[in-house]
Amino acid sequence: MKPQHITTGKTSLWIFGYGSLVWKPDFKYRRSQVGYIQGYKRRFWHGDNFHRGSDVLPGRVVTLIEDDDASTWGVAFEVTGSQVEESLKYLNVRETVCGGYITKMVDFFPEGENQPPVQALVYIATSDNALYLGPASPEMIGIQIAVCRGKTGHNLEYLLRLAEFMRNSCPHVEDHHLFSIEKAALTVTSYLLAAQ
Ligand SMILES: N[C@@H](CCC(=O)N[C@@H](CS)C(=O)NCC(=O)O)C(=O)O
Repeated sequence: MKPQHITTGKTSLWIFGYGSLVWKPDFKYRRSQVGYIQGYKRRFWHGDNFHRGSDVLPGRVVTLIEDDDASTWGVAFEVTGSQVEESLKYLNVRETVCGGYITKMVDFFPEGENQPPVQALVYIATSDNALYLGPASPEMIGIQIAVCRGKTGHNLEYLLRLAEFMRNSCPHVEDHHLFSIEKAALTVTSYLLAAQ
């Protein structure tokens, strides 16, 4: 992927995470806030041949698919001062160069009563991306995640940590897509371990 150089010249910026960023931002930030964005659903439809997979066995990671009736919960991180350029430089490599994600500005709604939305940067992998894998059944996605690993670790860790975040921080959200894939991946993993 061609590096995407983003210079905002801003003194503060919100960055919305909905996948690995919710449990591993790995950049310095001033504060974080659980909340959601509207008009998108989170789907394990993006391939990953670097962090959680390889060219031979690409893993599956999440991206956002436009859907006017949907919302996606995650965490927004506020970066200020020098943290803005530092975080963007880091994420450009992690998300865009290694992951194929592009950036977009969206409204982020912090959880809680009457919280006004703030503009936030989000990384999205669109369907015209070379790594895009598209829809598959929870069982097929679960099998793929159960057997893939990449330079950053196992694809199963990526899935389980996201499911853990949603259970702990967004217990009111029923994410059928995420939890059905988690169930399938854990079932496959138990069979693989039993077969050893
Ligand atoms: N952009 C989403 C997804 C980010 C994501 O999962 N990106 C992958 C790149 S393919 C990543 O950073 N992986 C690091 C890891 O798996 O630990 C987010 O905001 O969390």
